[in-house]
Amino acid sequence: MGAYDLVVVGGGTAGLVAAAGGASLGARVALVERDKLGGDCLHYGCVPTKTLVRSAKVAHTLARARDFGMKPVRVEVDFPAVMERMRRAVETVGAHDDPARFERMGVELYLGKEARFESPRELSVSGKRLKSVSVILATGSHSVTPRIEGIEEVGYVTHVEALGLERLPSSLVVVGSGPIGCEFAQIFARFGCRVTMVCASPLPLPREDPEIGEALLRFLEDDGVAHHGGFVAREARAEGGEKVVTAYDADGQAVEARGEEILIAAGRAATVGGLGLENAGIAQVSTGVMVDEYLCTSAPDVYAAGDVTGKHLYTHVADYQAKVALGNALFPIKRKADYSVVPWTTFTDPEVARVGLTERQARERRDDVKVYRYGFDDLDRAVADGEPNGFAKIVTDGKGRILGGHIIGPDAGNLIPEVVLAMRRNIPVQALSTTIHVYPTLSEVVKRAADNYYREKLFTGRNRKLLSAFFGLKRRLLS
Ligand SMILES: Cc1cc2nc3c(=O)[nH]c(=O)nc-3n(C[C@H](O)[C@H](O)[C@H](O)COP(=O)(O)OP(=O)(O)OC[C@H]3O[C@@H](n4cnc5c(N)ncnc54)[C@H](O)[C@@H]3O)c2cc1C
Ligand SMILES: NC(=O)c1ccc[n+]([C@@H]2O[C@H](COP(=O)([O-])OP(=O)(O)OC[C@H]3O[C@@H](n4cnc5c(N)ncnc54)[C@H](O)[C@@H]3O)[C@@H](O)[C@H]2O)c1
Repeated sequence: MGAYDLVVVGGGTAGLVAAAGGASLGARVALVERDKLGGDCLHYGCVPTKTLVRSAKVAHTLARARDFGMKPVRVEVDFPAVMERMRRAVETVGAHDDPARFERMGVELYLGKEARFESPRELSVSGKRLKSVSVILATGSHSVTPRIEGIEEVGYVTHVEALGLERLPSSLVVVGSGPIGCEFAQIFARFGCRVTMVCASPLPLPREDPEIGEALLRFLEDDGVAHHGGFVAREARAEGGEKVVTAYDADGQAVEARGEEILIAAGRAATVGGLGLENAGIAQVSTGVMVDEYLCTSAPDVYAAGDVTGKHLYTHVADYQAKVALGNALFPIKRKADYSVVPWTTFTDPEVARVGLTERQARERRDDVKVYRYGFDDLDRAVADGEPNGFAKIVTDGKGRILGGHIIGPDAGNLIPEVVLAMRRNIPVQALSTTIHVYPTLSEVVKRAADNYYREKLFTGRNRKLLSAFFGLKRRLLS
C-alpha cells in the first residue's frame, strides 16, 4: 500500500497542473491516468481544433485571393495532409506532457490505469491500493448524445471521431451550435464540405449576447453553413446513401438536415463512471461533481478541479481550479475559487471573445447600465487587413466600472485580456480610453469603444452646452 500526500485522478490539464505543483512543493504525489497524459485539450480538443481552424483560415484566405489583388487561385484542400499537420502539432505541443517530464518532477505515474475509490482516502488502481492524505479528482468531461430516435443505428461522430477522419465527408449535419458545433461547422465548410446545423437554441453560441450570436450567424452563412435555429433533433434515419436528421421547432414544424455524416456537439457531462464515488460519499449535481467554494467535494479531503466540476469548461479554468484545489488540499489555509472574471473565446473566424456579464444580464441586475461599442469596419487596421468584420462592446455601470466585454472580430481572443485585466483590477472604462494604444493595431478597437464614454460625457447634452459657453466667454475676453 502506497501512502501519498496527494493522489490525482486524471491526467488532463487540471490533473497535470495539480500533480506537477504538488510534486514541486515537495509532496509525495501519485497521478492515475487511464489513457494518455494531456487529456481532452491536447488530444481531442483545443490543440487539434485550433490547428484545423488555422488550415481552414488559410483555405478561406486563398479563396479570397482576388480581394488582396492576386489572380484567383483554385483552392484544393488535401484533407489527409491537413490531418497530418494537426497530428504533428499535437505531438509537438504534447512534449510538455511527456510522462518522463512528470516523473523527473517526482510524480509517480499510474498510466493506462483506472482509479476507483474504496473510501475517501483510499483508491484501488489495477489491484493496488493507494492511500492518500488528500485526493484531487480531475477526470474531465465527455460528449453527450441527446435522445434522437435511430441515431445509434444510423451512426454518428463526436469531436473525437471527427478528429480521426481520414476522408473529408462531402456533407455534414452538425447537431448543436455551441462552441464545438460552430468551430467544426466552419472548419468543415471552409474545407469544401456542405454543412447544415440544427440547434435547439435560435442563435449560435446561445450563452453569448444575442447580438454576437446574430453576427456570428451571418459569418457562418457567408461560409455556406445552413443553420436551423430553434429546432431540436429528434429522429435520424438513413436514406439514399445519406444520413437524415429530422428536427422540430416549438410549433411542431419539422426540418430535415441531410449529410454523409452527423456530428453530435450537443453538450458535455462530467466523467465519473467507474470511479466508485459512492464508496467515498462524493455527491453529484446535474452539472458534475458537487463542490463547495473551496473546490472540496462532499467527502473530506477529496477536491475536484476542471471539467468534472461542471463549472466553465475551459482549459484555463481547469488550470486555475487545479491551483486552488492543490493549495486547499495540501495546506490548512483555504482559498475560495473566484469566478467573477472568467474570459473565454470561441475560435470561429471571426473569433468570439467574452468576459463578464452580457448586456441583458447587466440590465437585469442594475438600472444604470451603459454600453460602449465600436465596429471593426471603422478600424483602420482591420480595413487594411481586409477583415473589417464584427465589433467590440463594453458594458459598464453608470460610473464606468466594467461589467462585461464582448468582442466578435479578428483576433478577438488576443484583444479581450485588456478588458479582463481592467475588470480584475477595477480599472474603469475611462482608463482604457486614456491609455495610448499603438496605431494601427486591432487593439485600438477596445480603446475606441471606451472613447465613447468621453464622447457621450463631453460631446453631447449639458456638458457640450457648458463647454460652448466657456469657449464663447474665452473668445470675448481675448478678442
Ligand atoms: C472540441 C473541443 C475543443 C475545445 N477547445 C477549447 C479551447 O479552445 N479553449 C479552451 O479553453 N477549452 C477548450 N475545450 C475545453 C477543454 O478541452 C477542457 O475544458 C479541458 O480539457 C478540461 O481539462 P480537464 O483536466 O478537466 O479534463 P480532461 O482534459 O478531459 O482530462 C481528464 C482526464 O481524466 C482521465 N480519466 C477519466 N476518468 C478516469 C479514471 N477513472 N481513471 C483515470 N483517469 C481517468 C481521462 O482519460 C482524461 O485524460 C475544448 C473542448 C473540446 C471537446
Ligand atoms: N473555444 C473554446 O473554448 C471551446 C471550444 C469547444 C468546447 N468548449 C467547451 O466545451 C463545452 C461544450 O461545448 P458544446 O458545443 O458541446 O456544448 P454546449 O452545451 O455549449 O452547446 C450545445 C448546444 O447543443 C444544443 N442541443 C442539445 N441537444 C440538442 C438537440 N437534440 N437538437 C438540437 N440541438 C441540441 C443546445 O441547445 C446547445 O446550444 C463548451 O460550453 C465549452 O465550455 C470550449
